[in-house]
Amino acid sequence: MIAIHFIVNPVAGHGRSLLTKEFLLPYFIRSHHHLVVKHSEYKNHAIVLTRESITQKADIIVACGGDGTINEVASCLVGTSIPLGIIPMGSGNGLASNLRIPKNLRKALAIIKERNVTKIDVGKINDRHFFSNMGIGFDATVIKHYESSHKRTLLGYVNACLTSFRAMGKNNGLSVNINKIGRVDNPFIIMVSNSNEMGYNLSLTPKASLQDGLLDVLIISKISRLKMLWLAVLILFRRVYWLKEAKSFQTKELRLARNDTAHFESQLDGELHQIEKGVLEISIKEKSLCILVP
Ligand SMILES: Nc1ncnc2c1ncn2[C@@H]1O[C@H](COP(=O)(O)OP(=O)(O)OP(=O)(O)O)[C@@H](O)[C@H]1O
Repeated sequence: MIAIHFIVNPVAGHGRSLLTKEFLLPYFIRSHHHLVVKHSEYKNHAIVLTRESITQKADIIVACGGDGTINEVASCLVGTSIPLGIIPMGSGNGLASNLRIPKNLRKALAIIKERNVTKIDVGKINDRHFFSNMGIGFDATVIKHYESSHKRTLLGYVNACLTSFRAMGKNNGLSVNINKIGRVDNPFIIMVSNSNEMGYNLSLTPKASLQDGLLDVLIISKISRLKMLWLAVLILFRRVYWLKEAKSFQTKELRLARNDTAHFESQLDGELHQIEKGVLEISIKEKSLCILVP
């Protein structure tokens, strides 16, 4: 008997993801599969539910939601042999898109039943994990507006970009020391990616790979509003590196330290996080998450 635990975020992807056990049962074989379905009730609840499923000896734990839900579930599975399954039910679905896991429920469930496991790299930032990307600067500001708009749709994302664009002053007050690079004042964005997908098919780091043991870093120094518009065009065509102010490289670790006493505000897999420190120690844990893929 294979115990498959589904951790469902009922509000992901504007609330389309109300999967129940009754709904899922016909897709499985009763004599082979034992299904447990749990629904998260608040932010970070999926972490509690996943830890519980680990102690309940789940053979597979499936995150049903978007990148935020995957982050919560997968963070508990790093370094274990329990494979993560994904049912993409979020708005952006960046990681699922990179892994070619379809949004079609029947096809996504077929991948779980096939049990084809691969291992992917995991990004670490201080004591947290990220699977797709993390960033500070403009993208964290976008996520802040996106979350506060309560419209987790592509239109909501575009609106959040426009609001952030209008709010972006000439000086964002951020001065960061980056190992290997030195001091960067008022960066427009610093993004560290494990995956080449941010969601909605957009990418700032199109060459990133989940299995190369490296993090792809993009640093864009201060740019004018006109350049921001040009950047938006380049993002659509996945040609960010054409921007003169964009510096990109690959690394196994990165250290960002603020030159003041403030905390970092960062986005991690599309969710806003206040990092309680002025230092970000970022690294990669190679092939440390088992995941079910087509
Ligand atoms: N019952 C709940 N009520 C409110 N928030 C919840 C609940 N369950 C989970 N959450 C939170 O919802 C947030 C969004 O989840 P998720 O990222 O999976 O969906 P999404 O934003 O629609 O998808 P994507 O990140 O792919 O765009 C997460 O921060 C998660 O912790």
